[in-house]
Amino acid sequence: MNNTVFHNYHITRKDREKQLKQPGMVLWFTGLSGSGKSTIANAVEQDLFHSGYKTYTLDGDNIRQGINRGLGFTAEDRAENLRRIAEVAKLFVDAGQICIAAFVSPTKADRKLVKDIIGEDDFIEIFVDTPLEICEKRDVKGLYAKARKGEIKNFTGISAPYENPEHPDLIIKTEHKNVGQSAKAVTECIKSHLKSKNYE
Ligand SMILES: Nc1ncnc2c1ncn2[C@@H]1O[C@H](COP(=O)(O)OS(=O)(=O)O)[C@@H](OP(=O)(O)O)[C@H]1O
Ligand SMILES: Nc1ncnc2c1ncn2[C@@H]1O[C@H](COP(=O)(O)OP(=O)(O)O)[C@@H](O)[C@H]1O
Repeated sequence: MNNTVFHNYHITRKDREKQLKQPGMVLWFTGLSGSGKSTIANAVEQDLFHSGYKTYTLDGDNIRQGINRGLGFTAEDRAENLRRIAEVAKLFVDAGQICIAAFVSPTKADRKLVKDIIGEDDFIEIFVDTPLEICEKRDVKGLYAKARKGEIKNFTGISAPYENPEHPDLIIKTEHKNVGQSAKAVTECIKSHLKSKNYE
């Protein structure tokens, strides 16, 4: 018991969504480092923003230099990293925003925790399904080379697990699609979600 009381404010999520003409929701990108999460998230946000939607992107590297500075990559630290991010994303949903989140989120348990915090109705899971060999070949940040040399511990795909999502809302195979095609698949998925909520 921490002696806090939850306050209910007069302006509600529904009021904000009505004013913004959009439902709050989270687009959650999961996949290996270098799979294309940030690149696709960026392209999708540009599409949405220029179509008039109110968006905000939470990105792994940025969050880990700020609110989650001090957390590392053990299973426990990743779970705490993702728990805090999910709580932040939930605030964006309450604010009526389309929150885009791009995190490795490697295990089924991690993603279940995130989905449970945000709520199934407001959560779209996008699996950026790029094989390890391709991510390693891209090695955008040179991290795979370091992980192979043992210079980075607990590196996802090399010395820490990545469990494929079983029932994501969308799977993107980036070896068969370019960035524009990948972003278009996500935008179409969002449009059908908006339609199901009676927003067009
Ligand atoms: N050990 C290890 N494993 C995986 N990734 C590592 C690691 N160390 C540093 N990095 C860099 O941190 C980014 C992943 O952070 P996340 O917050 O998305 O990870 S997690 O969801 O908590 O697992 C990840 O960013 P992306 O490449 O954009 O995925 C890496 O750049
Ligand atoms: N279809 C695609 N979708 C996304 N990225 C792609 C695609 N094809 C090639 N790439 C390249 O793969 C790299 C992905 O890096 P990044 O987006 O930082 O991945 P992540 O955020 O998952 O670590 C970028 O250099 C990008 O240009």
